[in-house]
Amino acid sequence: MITHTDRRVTGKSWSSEVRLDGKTAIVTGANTGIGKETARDLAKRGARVILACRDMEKAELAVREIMRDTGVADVIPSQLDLADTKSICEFAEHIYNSESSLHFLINNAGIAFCPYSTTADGYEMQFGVNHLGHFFLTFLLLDLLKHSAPSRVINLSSMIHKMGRIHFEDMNSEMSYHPAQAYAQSKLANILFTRELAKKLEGTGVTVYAVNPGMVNSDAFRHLNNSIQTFMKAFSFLLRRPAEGAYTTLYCALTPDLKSGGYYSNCSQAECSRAASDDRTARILWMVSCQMLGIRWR
Ligand SMILES: NC(=O)c1ccc[n+]([C@@H]2O[C@H](COP(=O)([O-])OP(=O)(O)OC[C@H]3O[C@@H](n4cnc5c(N)ncnc54)[C@H](O)[C@@H]3O)[C@@H](O)[C@H]2O)c1
Repeated sequence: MITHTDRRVTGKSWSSEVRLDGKTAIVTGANTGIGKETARDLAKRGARVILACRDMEKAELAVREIMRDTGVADVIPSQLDLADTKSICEFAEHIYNSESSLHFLINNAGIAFCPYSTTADGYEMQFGVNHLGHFFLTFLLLDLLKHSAPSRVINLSSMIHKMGRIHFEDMNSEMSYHPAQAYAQSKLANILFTRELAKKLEGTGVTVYAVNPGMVNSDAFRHLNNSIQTFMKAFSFLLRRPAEGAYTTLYCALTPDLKSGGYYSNCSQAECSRAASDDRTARILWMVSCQMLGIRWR
């Protein structure tokens, strides 16, 4: 049995004896932070875990660390740059060629608060990686997820989504850009995507969850200015460790009969903002995302 106790933040603990022998999981951005801890836990439970990472050297280091720690051999590094649709296509093709099933797609990778830049396809970086990259990856892997049902898609969001608005009039932030607003927009998009995808997948056996991991001491804040970083270091004892940050993701992966389409925080269903519960915005975002990527997904 693996017990997780989040004494520092909520005092809550939960445990799960679920074994994942014979199951396959993909965790994006799994070379560090919350993703690495999620991958480690899934591997301990016997899953075959694919670490989908931008930097293969870092992915291989993480794989070696997890194999040393867990004693399991079925942990695989694979190249994926979510800021490049060509790389996403190549990754998906590689998965279809090498895997016969996929039970968990954990859309964990993220970039936060960075200065303005664009992806290889010209999308604003935070929206492009955090939302569009994962949207496209899920689109490409959906047949395999359906074929492997019951299966789950988990999208890492954040409580910062509450500050977010989808700027349909300026999807690439060309008219104005603020790093925190762009991050909040991308994390709001993660919840709206979860909502709409869950509806479209009703009855298929593929369920979908959005997760707020809490405030976690990871590399996520590296683009913040020096004084905010110094402040955060001084108060880092208040932040969750990455392993604690993985609890709600694991809760959504392992809890039987969990309601699809919801937003989860502190290992339970939580309330998201009004903007994140707006079905019309979710539908429009879906159409706009398809248009931007040049795909048909109904
Ligand atoms: N740390 C927090 O307090 C916090 C709070 C709320 C939500 N989150 C979310 O949790 C998730 C994990 O964050 P973390 O705290 O572990 O951060 P982290 O920076 O430690 O890890 C992020 C991972 O994403 C990867 N990544 C970034 N751009 C990528 C790209 N173009 N292609 C592929 N991979 C890419 C990074 O290489 C890294 O492995 C993110 O989605 C983040 O938005 C984090």
